[in-house]
Amino acid sequence: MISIENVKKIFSTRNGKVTAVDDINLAIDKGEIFGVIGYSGAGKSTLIRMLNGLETPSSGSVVVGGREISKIRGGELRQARQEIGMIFQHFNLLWSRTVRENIAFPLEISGVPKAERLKKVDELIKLVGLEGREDSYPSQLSGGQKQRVGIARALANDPKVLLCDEATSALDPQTTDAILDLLVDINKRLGLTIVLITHEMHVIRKICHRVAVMEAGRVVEMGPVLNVFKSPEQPITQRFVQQVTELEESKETIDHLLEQFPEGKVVKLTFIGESAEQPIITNLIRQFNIAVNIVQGKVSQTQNGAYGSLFVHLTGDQAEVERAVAYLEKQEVSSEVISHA
Ligand SMILES: Nc1ncnc2c1ncn2[C@@H]1O[C@H](COP(=O)(O)OP(=O)(O)OP(=O)(O)O)[C@@H](O)[C@H]1O
Repeated sequence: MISIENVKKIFSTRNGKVTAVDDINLAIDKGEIFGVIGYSGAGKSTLIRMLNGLETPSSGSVVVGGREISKIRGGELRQARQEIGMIFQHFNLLWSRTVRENIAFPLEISGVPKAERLKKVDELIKLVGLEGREDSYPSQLSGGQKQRVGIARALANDPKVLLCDEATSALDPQTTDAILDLLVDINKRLGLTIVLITHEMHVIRKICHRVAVMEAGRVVEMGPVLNVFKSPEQPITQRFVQQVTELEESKETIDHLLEQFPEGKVVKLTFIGESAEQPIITNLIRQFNIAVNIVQGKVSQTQNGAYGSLFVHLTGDQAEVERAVAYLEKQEVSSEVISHA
């Protein structure tokens, strides 16, 4: 659906040249939710803006839905843009227009007759869950509702691709989750390809199928989200992954666990993908004459499966505990005894 080949973007500024995007190659499939993560200044906005022709690459090519966006201009570009919707961090709504009028705006621009426009707007209002707020003005809406208007407006011309520029960065965590659920729903229902940029790994974890990590204009790591969580290679990726996996695993916490549970063994189990669905704890309790106590843990879902870790405390006859540990080591989870040799 999207192909980015050898793309560079160099800005000339008063202080010299700035390479915002530095030789990027990406292929994004139809129906995929593709995330680009990076810190401020990494080049994410410049990259996403090249996908709908808001910026032109200094070199390389950008093809979306068979059209070379980087080469077309004027009417052809306007037509191509109808197939590429975009939502923004600060919503970019028209403040003097109601919800209904905001959503109708792109339809007016593309000359859709009034009756058809009204019908389409009603469908979109239902799709994004804004029934009852049709006649409100943006200033009367919560942040989440404003973004729902942004999404409905972006979908008005039935685009094939939706670009999301930090679309949840201005929202609280709960509203963020609701908007992300809406994006997944739209992706599934309409088969829409979604490209999003963010600096929050939580967003990537929750909805993306694949992720590219950007640093200084380059993609330094890329892959299915679960694989990147499982084995982040670059230091920057490891930092992003820690944003969401960090289970108070500092030395102090582990020392505290050891102090708290001087008997038996504390084992850390790491679950990735299908292993997270195995009934390991049940088997442990059924097969061994030991007590199993879950001390702490966190298992999260991604679009490609679950991952997470669990600390369990095993007590009982020493030989039986040893047998249970040996059993755990044979399972498809990684297990690590963290206490009492
Ligand atoms: N129009 C412009 N003129 C000059 N330099 C620019 C322009 N747009 C972006 N840059 C520079 O390009 C680099 C990448 O910026 P970009 O906005 O793409 O990064 P980003 O990862 O999206 O960060 P942020 O989240 O802060 O927007 C930065 O050094 C920025 O200053």
